[in-house]
Amino acid sequence: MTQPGTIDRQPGTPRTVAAVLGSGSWGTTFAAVLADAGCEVRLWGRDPDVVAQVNTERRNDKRLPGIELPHGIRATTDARDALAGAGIVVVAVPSQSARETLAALREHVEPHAVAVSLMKGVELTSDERMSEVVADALALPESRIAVVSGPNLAREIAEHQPTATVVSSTDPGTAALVAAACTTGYFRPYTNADVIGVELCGAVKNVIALAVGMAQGRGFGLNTTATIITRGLVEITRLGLALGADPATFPGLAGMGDLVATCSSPLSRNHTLGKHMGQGLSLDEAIAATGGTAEGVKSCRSVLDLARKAGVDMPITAGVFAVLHEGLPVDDMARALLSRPQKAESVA
Ligand SMILES: NC(=O)C1=CN([C@@H]2O[C@H](COP(=O)(O)OP(=O)(O)OC[C@H]3O[C@@H](n4cnc5c(N)ncnc54)[C@H](O)[C@@H]3O)[C@@H](O)[C@H]2O)C=CC1
Ligand SMILES: O=C(CO)COP(=O)(O)O
Repeated sequence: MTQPGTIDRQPGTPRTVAAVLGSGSWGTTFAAVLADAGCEVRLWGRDPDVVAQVNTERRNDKRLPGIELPHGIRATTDARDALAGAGIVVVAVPSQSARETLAALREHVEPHAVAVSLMKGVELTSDERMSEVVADALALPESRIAVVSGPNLAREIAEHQPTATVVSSTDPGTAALVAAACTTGYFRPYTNADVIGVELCGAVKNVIALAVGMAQGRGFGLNTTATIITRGLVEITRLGLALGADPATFPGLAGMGDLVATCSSPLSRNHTLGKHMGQGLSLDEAIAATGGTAEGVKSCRSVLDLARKAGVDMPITAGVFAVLHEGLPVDDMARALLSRPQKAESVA
């Protein structure tokens, strides 16, 4: 009998073999989605205790306490073992460690494989989006790379709460293949071809969620939250359009959708970390109190770099950077944002 949320396969249909690199909260959850969608899944992680628990108890209590994982996931610390025969290679490590991680695994990736980035960041050393880093590190053409991004808080998906996402690739065949591999009764991927827009939305919404968290931690209410979300979307759109994104992406799942989820949820690490800062913790204290990967802490610097190079104004992102890395008090950030010269409300 099929478990709730899983997809029935036709008898005799060969299973897609997928390797997921990174056994954190999203890597483990996406491995579960792929398994529920009928794939044979290998989950590669660095932590032998996590790997052992996935294999013996079908749980990852470190990142997803209380969640029972489906059958069909085999975890391993051996990258060669994880990647052998895998037609889909999913990358779910922190953005700033992706290049180094992939360089070490590259020789084991099958020549026909498609790579999928789940990461929402921009590399500090190069200002590259993660699909660009994956393409460089694995020496793959962009036609064999997809990204998955949307309002996708891992724990809610691990609980099979109904969720949609975007699978984006410049190659429609690659997007369709990845979407088919991760379609379940609770997870619905849409496809698009705007990799630039989808990735920028995913990276910058983390910075905006930090700003919302700071405001809420300081005690400001929903007017402030809605103001930051709305003007945050303007910043994301401005940067995206300057870098060649499709305007249709920003009001979609990867844009507005993810912004709303991340800025609203206590499950978001970026939102939570921002809240700790707003309550007066230092950056180091806030990182320790949050746990997990809050990509916006580092990516705000590379996003600002991209904006400067493109001649785009991103005042909220600049404020978040100043609070996190230059010691600006949250009240001073609010004052600086509100005292900017008056202007018409538009994206320009
Ligand atoms: N958790 C979520 O709800 C979502 C996360 N994402 C993105 O997915 C990516 C991964 O995030 P999570 O799984 O949530 O992070 P996490 O913090 O739960 O786990 C990160 C994983 O990467 C491993 N790792 C850490 N440093 C490493 C290194 N130097 N080399 C190799 N592996 C390393 C850790 O051992 C851990 O298994 C991030 O870019 C995040 O923005 C995207 C959508 C949802
Ligand atoms: O990207 C996410 C939801 O779509 C998860 O956000 P955090 O990385 O802030 O937890």
